[in-house]
Amino acid sequence: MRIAESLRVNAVGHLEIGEVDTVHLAREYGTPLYVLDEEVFRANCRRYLCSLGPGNRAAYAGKALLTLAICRICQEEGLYLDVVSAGELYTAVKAGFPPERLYFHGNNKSLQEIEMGLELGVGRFVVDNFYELELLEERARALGKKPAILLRLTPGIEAHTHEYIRTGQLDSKFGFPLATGVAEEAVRRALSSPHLELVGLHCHIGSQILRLEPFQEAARVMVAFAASIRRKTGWVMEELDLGGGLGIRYTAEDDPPAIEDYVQAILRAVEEACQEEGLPLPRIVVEPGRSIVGPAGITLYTVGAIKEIPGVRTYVAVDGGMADNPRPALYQARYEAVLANRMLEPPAVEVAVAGKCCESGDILIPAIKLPRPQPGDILAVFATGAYNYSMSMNYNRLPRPAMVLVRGGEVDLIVARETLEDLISHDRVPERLWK
Ligand SMILES: Cc1ncc(COP(=O)(O)O)c(C=O)c1O
Ligand SMILES: N[C@@H](CCCC[NH3+])C(=O)O
Repeated sequence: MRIAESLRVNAVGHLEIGEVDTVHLAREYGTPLYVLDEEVFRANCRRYLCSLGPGNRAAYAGKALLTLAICRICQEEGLYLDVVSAGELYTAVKAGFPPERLYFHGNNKSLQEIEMGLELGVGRFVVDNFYELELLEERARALGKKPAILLRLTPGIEAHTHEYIRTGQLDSKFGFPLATGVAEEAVRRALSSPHLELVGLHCHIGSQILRLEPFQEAARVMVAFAASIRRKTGWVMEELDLGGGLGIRYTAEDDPPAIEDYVQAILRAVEEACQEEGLPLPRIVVEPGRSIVGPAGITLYTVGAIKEIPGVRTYVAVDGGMADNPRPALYQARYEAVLANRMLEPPAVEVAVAGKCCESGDILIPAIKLPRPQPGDILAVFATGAYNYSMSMNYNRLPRPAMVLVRGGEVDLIVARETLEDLISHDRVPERLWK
């Protein structure tokens, strides 16, 4: 039985991903365990590249999930990479990712990060504010470099998504606002610098967006702005980076546009707007994170304590929770799950899946129908590839889970499970406290 792109149920009623039995994975690698389907990840990269066509670019947004192995796959697939910190930059470079294919983001890059980017020769600095513009210009001058930059603008688009992951509206910590004339001032400042090369403009309106209109609207607003700048200064936008944000299906109710439809929609919107404005067509860049890696991942947990409160609710606790997936606690994000070892049994009870952190809000799934869970069952939560491992934490001193990559029946460990020793490895005890 096939239940999704890469998920199947095998003859013994176990969930398989990438032709690997998840119950065997749980036994061999322990739980919680992040499992990533390499074929799904690669297929999504290719869908972007094929629909964008030659000349345009897809820069995978590393904040969704970045490890050395992920960088290697992105490079093999011909993607660019969007990084937002020294840590992500370091990961990419350590994986051998070509620095000239990096887009360096961040709304408060430190001096050290700016120097690191300049010294490594990142392909693009995506400059977020005047403070950064000045810092970058000064360091570029001092180091004798002339970095290529994009300016991140906030186009004033209200995307229909959770307010914590909305970024395109005027009231945002990111970018130069278009509405107030600040964006034009930023362009003028960048153009007047002999140490910076202004290549283009960037915007990112938010994440987990399930409709095409906000993206098309953003494209139109950006092109109109570029056209007005051209009329005033003669500068021609060579590159237009429209960020990421395409949503994915977390539950049966989500109905995201296909990658191909999303790309076509923005290409067409840019083309039409450029034609109207008499502007040459820029190179288009997109920065998808979630829509590449989200659907490729699942998380396996082991069921432990079960608490039935008659007439109220049954809590089924698993051996992970908000420490490995903070999204439900942060954004009321919803997920679907199955008992991976009992796939042939029909749902029998409605339960709440609770995590093991000392927080009442540590509920992974508030209500889900499952076969009556037993301690030792393996719970598989779907669509956890994006913003799970990358946002995981050590609250309650829980070690971060391991991650495996599966493909055609093969399994590779790509992130080792943290150990208890890892947890104390950065602690230091002043001599006097041992006495
Ligand atoms: C600048 C920028 N680019 C790309 C992304 C990736 O977004 P998503 O994972 O929704 O595609 C983000 C995160 O929302 C972002 O802030
Ligand atoms: N972390 C968010 C997405 C934010 C993207 C960063 N701009 C999420 O899990 O949905």
